[in-house]
Amino acid sequence: MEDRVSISISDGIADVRLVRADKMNALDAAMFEALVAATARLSNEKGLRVVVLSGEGRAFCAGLDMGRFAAMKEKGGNGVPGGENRDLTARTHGKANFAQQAVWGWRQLPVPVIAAVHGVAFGGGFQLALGADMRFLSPDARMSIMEIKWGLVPDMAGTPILASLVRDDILRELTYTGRIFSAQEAQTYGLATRICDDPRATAFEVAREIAGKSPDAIRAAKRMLNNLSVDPGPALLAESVEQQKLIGSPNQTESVRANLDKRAPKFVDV
Ligand SMILES: CC(C)(COP(=O)([O-])OP(=O)(O)OC[C@H]1O[C@@H](n2cnc3c(N)ncnc32)[C@H](O)[C@@H]1OP(=O)(O)O)[C@@H](O)C(=O)NCCC(=O)NCCSC(=O)C[C@@H](O)C[N+](C)(C)C
Repeated sequence: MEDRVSISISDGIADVRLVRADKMNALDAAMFEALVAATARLSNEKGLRVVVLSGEGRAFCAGLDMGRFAAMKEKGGNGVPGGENRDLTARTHGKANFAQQAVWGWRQLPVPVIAAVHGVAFGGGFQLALGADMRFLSPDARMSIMEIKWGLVPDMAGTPILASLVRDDILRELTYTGRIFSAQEAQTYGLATRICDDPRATAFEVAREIAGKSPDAIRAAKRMLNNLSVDPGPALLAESVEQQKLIGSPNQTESVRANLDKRAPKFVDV
């Protein structure tokens, strides 16, 4: 399987890059596998101090691969509507399912993670950025928790993390509308740690600063800060359960068809 994530480590700083630039780093099966494998590798990396996570090409990550939506439109993997996506959400990985682990894995790393976000961070790509400890955004970055557009809910641990970062009404507005918002808005909402012309360069500056501090104190601080949040287990389970019900349902299928056919959806009442 082609590797979708590159990792190079120097002076205790891991430079982790999504390398599917031609598809704006969209999340296909190989990308999910590579993200989970990357967190597994880094969690055991001796001497690791900080991680910088970014995307090659024009974007951080454009979310779920459109090919998966096209499969949902037809019949999906295993002959079940949306089957391949259902598998992704159903596959367990400790407390998290496999899709969640691709995000939650970064939260669980023993060292801080800085996401350097440029271009778009949409849907699963936005949730991936939420997995980081900090988000440095380029001025032209655009974000959206876009799942509703496809008749879905966020199901990659984005809900509990977003809930810990933004006001409840903002969480709800963004989740219910899937509205695309700017870096400036992200900063107002508490989602952008910084806005900088070169987020990767700034991320590495801050990474070097952190890497210069006592490594055991940094790890202790991360453990301590992670413990501030309530047990995410119930929220992660709720994401999985709700998504399982939606995938392949008539209105979800209609959302996908309408989007791909570029027309307004016609929903049935529930
Ligand atoms: C990102 C974008 C705004 C960029 O527009 P652009 O005009 O600057 O560039 P483009 O020509 O549209 O894209 C450049 C290339 O990037 C590809 N690309 C862009 N987004 C892609 C995507 N999501 N999947 C596959 N390819 C994607 C395009 O097809 C194209 O490839 P091609 O040259 O071979 O045709 C536009 O492509 C776009 O809207 N893409 C779709 C975004 C989208 O809806 N993403 C899904 C979000 S919802 C989501 O992620 C659900 C997920 O959380 C659920 N689950 C956890 C179960 C997995």
